[in-house]
Parts: sequence; C-alpha cells; structure tokens
Amino acid sequence: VVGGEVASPNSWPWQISLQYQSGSSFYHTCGGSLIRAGWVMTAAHCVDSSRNYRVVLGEHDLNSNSGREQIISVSQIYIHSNWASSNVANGYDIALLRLSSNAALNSYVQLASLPPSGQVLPHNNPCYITGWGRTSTGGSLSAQLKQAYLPVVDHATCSSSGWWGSTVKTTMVCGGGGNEAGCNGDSGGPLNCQVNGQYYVHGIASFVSGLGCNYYQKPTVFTRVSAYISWMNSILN
Ligand SMILES: CC(C)C[C@H](NC(=O)C(F)(F)F)C(=O)N[C@@H](C)C(=O)Nc1ccc(C(F)(F)F)cc1
Repeated sequence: VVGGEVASPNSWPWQISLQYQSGSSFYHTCGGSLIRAGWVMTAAHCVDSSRNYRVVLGEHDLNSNSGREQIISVSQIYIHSNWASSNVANGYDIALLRLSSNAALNSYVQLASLPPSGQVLPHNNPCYITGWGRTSTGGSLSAQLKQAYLPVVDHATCSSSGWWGSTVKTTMVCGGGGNEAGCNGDSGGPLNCQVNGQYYVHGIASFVSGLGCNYYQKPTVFTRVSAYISWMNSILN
C-alpha cells in the first residue's frame, strides 16, 4: 500500500496473509479475505505457481507473534476456469482456497461480508485497500498491515482514454487514482467499501500500472466481487 497509514491491529479481521514455502521458511506473497471459516477468497494470479501455501489469520505484524495469529495450510485451490495468467486484462482474477481446518472466529478473526450479486458502487463510494504490499513502487513490503483510502472510480471514468481505456472491464472495480494505491504484495487482498455504514469486500486487488503503483490516472484495479457471487456459490455450496 502506497500512502495511507498503518491500520489499527485486527481492525480488518477478515484480512489474511497468503504465504508460500521456500525451503523451511514461509514468505508473504499476497492478501486474501476469509469468507467462510474454511474458505479464503484471493486473486488467481496469487496462486498461479504450484507451491505449498499457508494462510495466516489474525495477523498484523508479519515479523512478530502477538498470539492472535492462526496459521492454517491450504488443502485445495479453485481458480476460475477462464483465468489466463497471460491476460490479466481479461479479468477472472479470482480464486478460492479451501483450508485444511476451520479458523476459530473471534474478535481478531471474522468473516468478510460480501456484496449482493451484481451490485455496482457509485463514483467516489468510500473504500479502503488493506495489505502488506510494497509501500512505494519498487520498495519493500510493510511489516504491519496498512490501509489507504481509495474511493471508487466508476467504470465510465476508469475505462476512458488517458485512464485505463479498454484494459478495464465491467467485471472490475477501480479505486484511487491519486497518490494512494495498492502495490505488489497487496494482490488478492480486499477493497473494503462502506455501504449503509457497514464494510463489504467489493474488490480483490488485481493490478496496478507497470509504470508505477500510484501512477497518475491509473487507479488500482480490483476484481469486482459482485460479478462472481454465483461462481463462488457453485463451489461453496
Ligand atoms: C502481475 C499482476 C497481475 C500482479 C500485480 N498486481 C499488484 O501488484 C496488485 F497488488 F495491484 F494487485 C501487478 O499489477 N504488477 C504490475 C507490475 C503489472 O504487471 N501490471 C500490469 C500488468 C498487465 C497489465 C495489462 F492488463 F495491461 F496487460 C496491466 C498492469
């Protein structure tokens, strides 16, 4: 997350850290959202490579143990069948991770609320991105969970010339476009949008400009969760 601030610990209790094993260690690679006690929603591009993954729930500082963390391995990965790693502009950047056991829900670990199928938010709807991603283009990951205010940029604006043009589809949602942005390592994490006083996960961080994370008129682009509710239900139910 470029800009913004360190979040109050566990204030986004559905946020998870997706980590992959290399040797005997695990490394943060992406964010994700807990949507059932045994299921995490993330980006397809986060689980493209066949690695051993684990999920850390109740996390705030990647480098310290608060005792609130729950570490659970991933037992099954469901990537949308239309996802093509060679074509992120096509969309379908969504995956579901089945956990090897259910998370224990408490004040530090809670389920995300998902939007109703098909809901499209208006321009400037208040939203926050959260994640442990780079804090500047080419910079290092954040040890502590960060948040940044990224209001919705509607499709008409986000897909206009000078902005993302036809790279952005209606199955995506854009946020920000100014100095604050998502960045590498925030992938798969939530765009938390306030609707009638409650936060819903409306986006899954998908891509930013190759020219820089907070590049002018290149808002952070998210998979629009409300476009994939029936796909998720076909797997969850
Ligand atoms: C590789 C990406 C799928 C994942 C990576 N995503 C992110 O960093 C995050 F956090 F915003 F989700 C990213 O945007 N990285 C930059 C460096 C990138 O490659 N951006 C990018 C790639 C292709 C296009 C497109 F669609 F135009 F081909 C647009 C942006």
